[in-house]
Amino acid sequence: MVKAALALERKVAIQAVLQASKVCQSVFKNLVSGETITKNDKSPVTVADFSAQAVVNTYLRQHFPTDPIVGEEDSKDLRGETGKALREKVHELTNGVFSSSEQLTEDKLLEAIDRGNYAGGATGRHWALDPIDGTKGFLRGGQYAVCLALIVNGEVQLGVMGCPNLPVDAKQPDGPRGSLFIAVKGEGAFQRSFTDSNETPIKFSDIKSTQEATFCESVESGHSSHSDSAKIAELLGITREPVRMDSQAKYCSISRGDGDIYLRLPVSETYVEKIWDHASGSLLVTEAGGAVSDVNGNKLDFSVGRTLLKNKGVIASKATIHSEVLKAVHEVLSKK
Ligand SMILES: Nc1ncnc2c1ncn2[C@@H]1O[C@H](COP(=O)(O)O)[C@@H](OP(=O)(O)O)[C@H]1O
Ligand SMILES: [Mg+2]
Ligand SMILES: [Mg+2]
Ligand SMILES: [Mg+2]
Repeated sequence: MVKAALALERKVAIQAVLQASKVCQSVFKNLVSGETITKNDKSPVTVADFSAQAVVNTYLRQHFPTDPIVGEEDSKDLRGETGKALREKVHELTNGVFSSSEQLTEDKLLEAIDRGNYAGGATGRHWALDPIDGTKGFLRGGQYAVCLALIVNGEVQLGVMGCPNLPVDAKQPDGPRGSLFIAVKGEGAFQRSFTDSNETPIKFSDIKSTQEATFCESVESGHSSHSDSAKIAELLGITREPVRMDSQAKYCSISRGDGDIYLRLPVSETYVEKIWDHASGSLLVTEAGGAVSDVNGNKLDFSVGRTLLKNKGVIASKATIHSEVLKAVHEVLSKK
């Protein structure tokens, strides 16, 4: 039998994402004011973002001590007197996950979070971590995802995403929640629930034309233009209402056939997408029979650092309709 690629990495990533997801779930139940702060770019960050990053980074260090990590958060706001209250809360939450022999001191906690400070790049391997993607979704009780990817020589090789609020079966929206998605390059895309380790292969829906398609897009119109997507829908003959949700749960949804097309249409000239917002999701899509590019049809380039500096926006869809979707995107965006 051929040995599965990255078997240990896959196992550790699943364990890390599941534990971090559980921290997020317990924080949500008990979230009180003062546990959310606003970053310089006005985006929110909560005690759960910091704890989830500390948990994942600690698991990664235990198993792959020399692997660098590109993580969204850093410990700046947890340091000193001003960070004391937040730091103590994050410390308590993080240690709640670990056994008595694994307990972190406050210094080790800050160090664990800051292991996410790697600059990224084109050579060797590194992890990309978004401890909570869709922090706004998390705060509003909507969709969010713990997203972890392994990038080797600039190519995403493994992606694991935990979506605590995503129904295990989209046809039963009130049924059990907590869906975990896993993709290894060349080995397909899989889903399992948080509680049962059996994995089911997933793939895009079998729509034959764009008219049958459903869009999946950000809730935040400041992250992706809703008005441009409506024009693109019209060109493609799409009549179904777009499904809006926060986070990379969008990549997960289309990969299992709940929707068909994820558009991220730039709103600002200056915003540059971050690798942790797309690494795991884009691999899941390609492994499930989809295609991913930026709005100009270029491959997402994960080899240029912490951001997708060479790309603009994201278009993900079933592979068979991708060129048609791109054509409509081009038609709408070129008129602007
Ligand atoms: N102007 C902008 N355009 C596109 N994405 C943006 C943005 N400002 C912030 N984001 C990113 O959008 C992510 C959420 O995406 P979505 O809208 O699909 O839920 C945020 O991730 P975090 O929540 O991890 O900070 C953040 O990185
Ligand atoms: Mg953020
Ligand atoms: Mg994010
Ligand atoms: Mg985040």
